[in-house]
Amino acid sequence: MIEAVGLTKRYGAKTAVYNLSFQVRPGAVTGFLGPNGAGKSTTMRMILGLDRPTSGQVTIGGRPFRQLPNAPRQVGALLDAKAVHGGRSARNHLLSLAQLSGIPARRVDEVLGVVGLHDVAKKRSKGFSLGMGQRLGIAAALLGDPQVLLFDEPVNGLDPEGILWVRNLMKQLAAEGRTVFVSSHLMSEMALTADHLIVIGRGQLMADMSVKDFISHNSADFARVRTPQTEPQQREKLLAALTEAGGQVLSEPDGALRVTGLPLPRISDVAHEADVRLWELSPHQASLEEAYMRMTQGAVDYRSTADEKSGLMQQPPMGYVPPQPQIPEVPQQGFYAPPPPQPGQNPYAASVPPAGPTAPAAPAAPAPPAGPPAAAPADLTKPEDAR
Ligand SMILES: Nc1ncnc2c1ncn2[C@@H]1O[C@H](COP(=O)(O)OP(=O)(O)OP(=O)(O)O)[C@@H](O)[C@H]1O
Repeated sequence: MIEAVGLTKRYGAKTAVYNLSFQVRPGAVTGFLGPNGAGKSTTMRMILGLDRPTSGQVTIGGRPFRQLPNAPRQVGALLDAKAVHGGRSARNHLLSLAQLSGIPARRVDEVLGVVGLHDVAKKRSKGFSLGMGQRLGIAAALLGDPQVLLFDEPVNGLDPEGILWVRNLMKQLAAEGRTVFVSSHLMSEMALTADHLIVIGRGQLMADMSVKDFISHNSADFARVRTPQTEPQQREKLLAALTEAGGQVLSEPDGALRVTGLPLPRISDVAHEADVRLWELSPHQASLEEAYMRMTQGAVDYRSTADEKSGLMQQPPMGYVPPQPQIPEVPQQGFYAPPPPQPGQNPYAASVPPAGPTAPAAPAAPAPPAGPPAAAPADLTKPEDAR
C-alpha cells in the first residue's frame, strides 16, 4: 500500500502539492487524476524518493521509498518514457537496468514479449515512436516483477490498440493483487481503467472515492430550460419559481438554466404557473468528463482565450452563405426542443411531429419562409450533454 500523509511540496514560491493525504490499496487500479500542472508528477516523484517533500511524508508498505530494501524488486515505475539512452537498443537498456538490480537476463526477454517489443529489441531506442517508448518504459517498470507499480500518463502517444492493451495490463496487474497507481488527465480513460479515483487540482485533494461512487454522484440527470433571450426577466422569474419548487438551478454559459431535482413535467408546470414561456425544455445526463471538469475548473493552470485573429480576419466573399448545422432528429419520449424562432414567428409552429408511438402523423409543414434558417444549436436534440 502507498500512503501519503500531509504531503506538501514547494518549489520556491510555487506550491506544487499541498497537504495531500491518501492511500493506494493493493488489488485495485487507482487512477490519479488532475488537470495539467495539478501536481501528479510531483507526487509520484515524492513517492519514488526522487523529490523530497517540504513537509508530510509518503510511504510504500510502511517505509519511505529510499528505505526499501532492493526497491526495484518491490516498486516499478514509468515516469518519463523519454528518459532512455537513445543510443542503446531496447534490450540493452533493459539489460543494464536488470544488472543494477540483480535481475536475471532472461527476465528482459520476458518483459520485451509482454510489451510487444520483441521484434525491435535490437533497435536503438532513439528511433522509437512515442508509443514504442511508452511500451519500453512499461517493460522497465515490470522488470523486477514488483508488487507496487506507478505509471505516469502511460497511454500518452499510444494508438487505440495500445490504449486497450495498457488498460487490460493495468487491470491484470491489479487482479494479481498488486498496487497499481496510474495518473492521467483524462476522466474518460480512467472511468474505463480504474476501480478507485484520487482527483487533485492545484496540488490539493478534490475527491477520493471509487469510480462507481464517482459515476453515481456525478452522472445525474438534469434538464436544460431556456426562456426567450429577449426577455431576461422571464429567466429570473423562472429561476426563482424553480428554486421555490425545490429544484437546484445553475446558470449555463449560453444563458440556459440547468435544473436538477425536478422532473420535466413539473418544470413545465412551474413555468406555466409562473407565466413564463419556454424555448427549450430538454432532458440530459451529465457526462463524467463534464463532472470532472466542473470539479477541477477552479484549479486549472492553463486557460485558453478566444482567438480574435487581430487584423487577420478575412471578409467572406460576396454572396457567401455559412453552412447551417444539420440537426439529427432524435425523438425524446414526450419532449422536444424546438429551434429558437425568428422574430415574428410562432416558436411552436415548427414541423416536428408529436412524439409517441400512438401520435397521429403530423400534417406536412409549410415550407419555411425564405431567409436564413433558425440557427438551432446542435445540442438541442441530443440525449446527453456532450459539451
Ligand atoms: N522542479 C520544479 N520547479 C519549479 N516548479 C515545478 C517543478 N516541478 C513542477 N513544478 C510546478 O509544480 C506544478 C505541478 O507540476 P506537475 O508536473 O507535478 O503537475 P502534473 O499534474 O504532473 O502536470 P502534467 O499533467 O502537465 O504533467 C506545476 O505548476 C509545475 O510548473
